[in-house]
Amino acid sequence: MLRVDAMMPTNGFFIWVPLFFLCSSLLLLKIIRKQANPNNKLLPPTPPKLPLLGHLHLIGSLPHRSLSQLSKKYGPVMLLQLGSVPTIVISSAAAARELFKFHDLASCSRPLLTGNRRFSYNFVDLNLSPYGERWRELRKICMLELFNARRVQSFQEIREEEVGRLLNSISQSSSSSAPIDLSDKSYSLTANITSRVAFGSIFSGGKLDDEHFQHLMRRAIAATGNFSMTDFIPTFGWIIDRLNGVHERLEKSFAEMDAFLQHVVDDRINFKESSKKEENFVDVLLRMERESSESDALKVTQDCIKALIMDIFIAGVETGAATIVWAMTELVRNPRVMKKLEHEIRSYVKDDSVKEIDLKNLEYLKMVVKEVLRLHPPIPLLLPRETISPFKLNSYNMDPKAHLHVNVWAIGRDPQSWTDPEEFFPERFIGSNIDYKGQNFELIPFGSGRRICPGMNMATLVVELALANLLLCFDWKLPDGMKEEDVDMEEAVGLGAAKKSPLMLTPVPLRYPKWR
Ligand code: HEM
Repeated sequence: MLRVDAMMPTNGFFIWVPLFFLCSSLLLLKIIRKQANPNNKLLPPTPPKLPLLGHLHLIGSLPHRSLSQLSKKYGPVMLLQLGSVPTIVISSAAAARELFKFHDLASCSRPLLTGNRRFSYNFVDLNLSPYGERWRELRKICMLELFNARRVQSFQEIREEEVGRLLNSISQSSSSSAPIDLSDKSYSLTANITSRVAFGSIFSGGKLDDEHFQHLMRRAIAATGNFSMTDFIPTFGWIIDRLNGVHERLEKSFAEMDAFLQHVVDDRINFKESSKKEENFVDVLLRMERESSESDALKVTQDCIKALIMDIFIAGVETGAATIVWAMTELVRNPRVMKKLEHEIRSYVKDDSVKEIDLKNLEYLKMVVKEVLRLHPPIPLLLPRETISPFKLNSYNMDPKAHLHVNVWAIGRDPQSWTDPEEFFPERFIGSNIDYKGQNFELIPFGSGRRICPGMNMATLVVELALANLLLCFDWKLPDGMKEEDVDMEEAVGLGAAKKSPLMLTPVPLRYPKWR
């Protein structure tokens, strides 16, 4: 007969069986962890996260500011999980230096984001395309044909003429002694220069007016800057994008922009060869289209041309205008700097306007522009990168396919790199070699490495020329009753960090030259 107690486990059973399960579970956990994190990788510090959203809820409307706050707690190399996407954020000059000097190749691709796919015509452009043979070829050709020093130089007349038109229009408005919208004027200046450089005329022969064009561009920039949930929560993010209108706005804005760009390209194709003076960007691209063959590593198509024009507008118009506006904003808030800069320009330039050739002698102006780009980089997180292969940064392991942001806004205000970082003090650059050309990692508003902005020289020429002339030809006053400390410094939500409210200033004309 079986005894009941024989069916009962012994005391040893109660000890050994749970111990066995505990040990096997721990082992299993270790194996799973090891598979998810082979070699027991050391990952960067990361804040606590929510299921599904990860850290998406921590990103505010001005991501460079919320990420800067987070990096104060979690360090200069931080890992966030944005929905399903691992995202690395770099926030110090030292970490940026290590990234760009030693791991540029491993981290220089671009993520395939929904908005970017549309506006880059399925990634056939330069700005947004992933790294690879095609991007390398395109960048090489663009550097040779579009961004080289000789070609940038060849647009000098356009820049000087357009600055002249700006001065004229300010001069006309100044007769009423009412404040003018300098944000709007700056935007028109960079848009006009870019359109003349890109396709030879302002808004393609007047078929599209200034205001309409600005709206078109702003909608396109907003649509590409829009956060698409499809990219971060692929399972159902696309439903959210359809419900909240992101998808519809993107498609509508793309359709408008595509129609405009097609018109620009057709216009140039039909243009009489004999009436062309200097080749513009579109002419160069059309020539490249004619010369490239199916077997080339890079086949230039009309989509590619439209994508590149789009790049130049998205990358070049708002950024330059934002820099001019922030510079004038900081100058009116800092009368000491304004006076010193006026003195430099007015005592050097005896002519009725500043020409590009004068710029090399205006040293304080260059310091002011550096200081503006330090405090107000127009693309505060650079353009998003994607890692290609594994590497170690600050001894942390970086995985492929992670998104990567370099917070140049935070780096420009980091007390480890700058004394009194919040102060607008251009003299900090006296006797310093620090420049924004991608080798001094405390100041990288144009990025660094393989993806560094190819329009840097063009952009700084426009900004310096505009500022020098604005200060040579006018005194600038705040609207009646406004004090320096009342000037609004809020940033707009969007792709860049432009000034949110328009800069309203009263110009007092000093010279009445014969601007063209
Ligand atoms: C103040 C003005 C400007 C600023 C601050 C600026 C800044 C930048 C930044 C931060 C990037 C991304 C770099 C990276 O990913 O590491 C970039 C890329 C780019 N910029 Fe600019 N930019 C300016 C003006 C211009 C202008 C005027 C043009 C063209 C005429 C231009 C054309 C481009 C292009 C084509 C790229 C993409 C490069 C690539 O991915 O290979 N930019 N720019």
